[in-house]
Amino acid sequence: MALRIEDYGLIGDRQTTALVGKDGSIDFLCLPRFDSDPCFAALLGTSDNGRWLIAPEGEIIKTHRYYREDTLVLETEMTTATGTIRLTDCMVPHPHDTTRLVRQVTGLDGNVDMKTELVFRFGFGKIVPWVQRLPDGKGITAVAGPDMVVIWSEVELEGRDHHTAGEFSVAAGETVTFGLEWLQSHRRVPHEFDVKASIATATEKWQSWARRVPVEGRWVEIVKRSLITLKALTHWETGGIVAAATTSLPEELGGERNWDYRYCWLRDASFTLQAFLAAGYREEAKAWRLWLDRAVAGNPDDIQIMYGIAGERRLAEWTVDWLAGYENSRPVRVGNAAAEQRQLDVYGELLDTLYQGHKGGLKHDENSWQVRCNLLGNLETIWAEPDEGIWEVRGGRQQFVHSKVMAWVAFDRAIRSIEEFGYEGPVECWRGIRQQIHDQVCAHGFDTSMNSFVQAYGSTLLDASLLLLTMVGFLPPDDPRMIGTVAAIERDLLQDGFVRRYNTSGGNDGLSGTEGVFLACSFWLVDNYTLMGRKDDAEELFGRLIALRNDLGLFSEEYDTKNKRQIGNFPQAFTHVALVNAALRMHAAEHGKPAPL
Ligand SMILES: OC[C@H]1O[C@H](O[C@H]2O[C@H](CO)[C@@H](O)[C@H](O)[C@H]2O)[C@H](O)[C@@H](O)[C@@H]1O
Repeated sequence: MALRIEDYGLIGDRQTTALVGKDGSIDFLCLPRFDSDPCFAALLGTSDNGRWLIAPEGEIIKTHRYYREDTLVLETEMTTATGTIRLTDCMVPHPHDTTRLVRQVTGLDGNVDMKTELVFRFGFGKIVPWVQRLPDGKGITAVAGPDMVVIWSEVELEGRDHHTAGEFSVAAGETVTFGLEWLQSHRRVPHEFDVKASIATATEKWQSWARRVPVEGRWVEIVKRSLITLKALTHWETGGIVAAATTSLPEELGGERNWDYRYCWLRDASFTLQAFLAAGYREEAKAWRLWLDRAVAGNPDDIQIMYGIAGERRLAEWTVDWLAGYENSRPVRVGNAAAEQRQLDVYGELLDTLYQGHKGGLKHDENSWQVRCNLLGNLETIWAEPDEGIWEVRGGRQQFVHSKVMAWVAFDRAIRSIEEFGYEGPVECWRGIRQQIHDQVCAHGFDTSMNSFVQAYGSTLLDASLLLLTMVGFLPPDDPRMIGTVAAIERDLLQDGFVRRYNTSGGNDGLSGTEGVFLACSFWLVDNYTLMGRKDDAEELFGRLIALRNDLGLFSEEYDTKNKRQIGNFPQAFTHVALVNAALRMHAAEHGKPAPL
């Protein structure tokens, strides 16, 4: 059985990622890209669906893990009755057309008997590959269909009943290394690469990026870890940003709310960019702007809310029926039907991010402005229609308040771009629409008896996305309607002190079961407290939230307050973005500086 979600650590090369368990098992690894089929899928089934274990033979009495400072190089120290070893895991950024993962065992104390077990199952835990020993006996190749994985091992490996295993022992001061390389199966088996040099390269590359972080303040280490995690989810070659490293980690243990997040949502990517910009990083924004121009090219009516990593449009959803699912949470989904949805908010998130990018120093780009004008031309014709909204409900379209507000944001940022940066466009027309949307939302999206904005026009349900209204400047934080909305959310959407997205028992999301508290929304409440001058409340909630991170500083999407564990895809960009923004906003408020962005 897979471990608790928080017991995994992330490694990656910015083409793909792997999840390494506290027990030394890599239980999820997609090759060669974030959204490829995994060759290790034990996370979503059993160890027979593929994994790579390196662990002591005897009982582990203590485990301590950490990232090498300012890197994504994971160190796991395991102590047994006979000694302590350190397992170093990382992936090596940027070798062309290949993916490399390295594992090194170092003896720290005593002498520890160790074992390794490799179970390759390509095609999402199903296909048993053809495994052969390398001619020099120093490793193996595993081949199935288009994929080849080569393992170089200082330990002798042998085939045993559809898996590969080896035993060894490590004394203090000794090291034993393993290297994995993926390549296309028609290619020649490559030469062995240097594992130790690879670890040094990965360390150096991550440090040189992370040490440029210009952020400061009390939460700098926490913010840095989140930024490194976001960077790991950013594809180095295309600039695309995936929402999370996994598919189908459940929003309810044993439930059906399991989705594939290994794609680029315009919303999530925009939020991620805002965090990078707020923290002072610009090159990611530049790369993503180019990604966006390519992805949305064509008829503006055909814009999708999400794309594949390189801008692919077809993300058809299917279920992997041979996988049992994480703790029996079925189905395991690949692809995402949300790609077909209408979500009006993405126009606002895009226009806002590009406006903030310009303010933050990104140079004028005529093509990018033309793309924005085309998108607004489309939004003019559809903003008044219902949509599936930020939460991608599957129970039918509604007149969501948040969606309308974000349509307002789209026109507002375009108008400001003309006013502040000298772009050209139909500004009078856009001013008229901006006012029309504002009036409509205030008239139909606010319930006077509840003294609160509501989820959708005419509804009496609440929604945590309403917390974004002040953050995007729709109304000031001291507006009585916003104070009333925050009070209503505190009253109705708090569960054990954290924020739920909406009330799932309202039954209009088209799904059965329920879900955990939504971590990003909880950080948005911190933001609202900060904006409203409720400094103590902000710090108190922020403190409780960061206590939910795992020992490596990683967050999934949601938290199950009853079982006290992380749930949902992991690690998730949305949550880490919200953490970064909340910390930077609190820091700015504390020092009397304007809020970042
Ligand atoms: O809740 C139902 C929907 O859940 C997923 O969407 C959520 O994740 C997205 C990626 O982080 C985020 O952009 C969205 O706001 C969230 O609601 C899932 O991807 C959808 O298919 C599903 O309908």
